[in-house]
Amino acid sequence: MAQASGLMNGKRGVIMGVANNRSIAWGIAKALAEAGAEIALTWQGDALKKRVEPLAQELGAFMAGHCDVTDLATIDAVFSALEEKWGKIDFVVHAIAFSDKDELTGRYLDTSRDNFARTMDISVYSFTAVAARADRVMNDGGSILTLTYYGAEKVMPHYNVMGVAKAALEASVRYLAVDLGNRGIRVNAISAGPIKTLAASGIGDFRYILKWNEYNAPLKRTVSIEEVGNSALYLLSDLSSGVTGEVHHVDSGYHTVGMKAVDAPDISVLKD
Ligand SMILES: NC(=O)c1ccc[n+]([C@@H]2O[C@H](COP(=O)([O-])OP(=O)(O)OC[C@H]3O[C@@H](n4cnc5c(N)ncnc54)[C@H](O)[C@@H]3O)[C@@H](O)[C@H]2O)c1
Repeated sequence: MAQASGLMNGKRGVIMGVANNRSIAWGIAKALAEAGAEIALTWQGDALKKRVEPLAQELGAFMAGHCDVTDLATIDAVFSALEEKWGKIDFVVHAIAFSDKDELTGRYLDTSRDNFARTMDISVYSFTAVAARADRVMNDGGSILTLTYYGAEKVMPHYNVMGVAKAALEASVRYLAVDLGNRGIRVNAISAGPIKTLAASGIGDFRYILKWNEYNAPLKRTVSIEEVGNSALYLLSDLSSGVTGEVHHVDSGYHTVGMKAVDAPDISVLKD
C-alpha cells in the first residue's frame, strides 16, 4: 500500500480489540501504522497483554492500558492515559464483541436472559461508552469505527443473539453519527465477511460458513484482515470526510447475492 503512505501523518488514535496477530483490529493497526498514524493499543487482561505487547512493539504503538468494557473505570483509565500522552486524538477503532459460545449454536429462541444482557453490554453498549469518552478527547473532524457482520441484516446459522447485538450496534452507529456530527466527528462500521479469528472460533460450524462464502461471494473468496485494514484506513482518514452513519461491507460482495451460485458446490456442514 505504498500509495497510502503519509495518509495518516499527524493523526493519533486508539485501537481496541487486538487479541493476537489474527485479530481484525491487528489488520487495521498495521494499515494505519503503514500510512503514518501514531497508534495506541488496549488489551483485555494479563493473558492477552503478553500477546499484544510484542505486536505493539512491532508498530511502535503506545500501550494505553488494560480495558475490560464491563468495567467502565477501565475505559475511563484508557482515555485518561491517551489524554495524558497526546492531549487530543483523531480516531478510535472498536473491535470488541462477546457472547457465550454455548449460545452461538442451535436456536436463537433458547438465548438466556443473562447471556442476552452480557452480549448486548459487551458488544453494543461498550461502543457507546467508548464514543462518549472519545468525544471528550477527540479533535473536531475525528473518525470512529466499529466492526459488524451481515448476521445483523439476515439470519445466519448459529449467529443468534450476536446477530441481534450487531443490529443494535449498527443502529448505534447511526445515532452516534448524529450526536457527534456537529463537531465533524464521523461514526461508521465495517461489515466484514467471515475471517478465522479467536472470536469467530466460538461460532458453530464456522468452517462451513467460510466455505459457503468462498463459493458464493461474487469475488469467489473470503477477505483478509489486511483488506479490512485497508478499508478501515479509508474510513479513518480524510479520504472519507463526507461519509458518516455508514455500514460498509468488506465481504467479497457476499451481501449482494440472494442464492447459492449456480456453479457453487452444494456443500454440507464441514467438521473440524
Ligand atoms: N471474524 C469474523 O468473521 C468477523 C466478521 C465480522 C465482524 N467481526 C467483528 O470484529 C470484531 C473483532 O473480532 P475478531 O474476529 O477480530 O476476533 P478477536 O477474538 O481477535 O477480537 C475480539 C476482541 O474482543 C475483545 N473483547 C471481548 N470481550 C471484551 C471485554 N469484555 N472487554 C474488552 N475487550 C473484549 C477481545 O479481547 C478481543 O481482542 C468483533 O466485533 C467481531 O464481532 C468479526
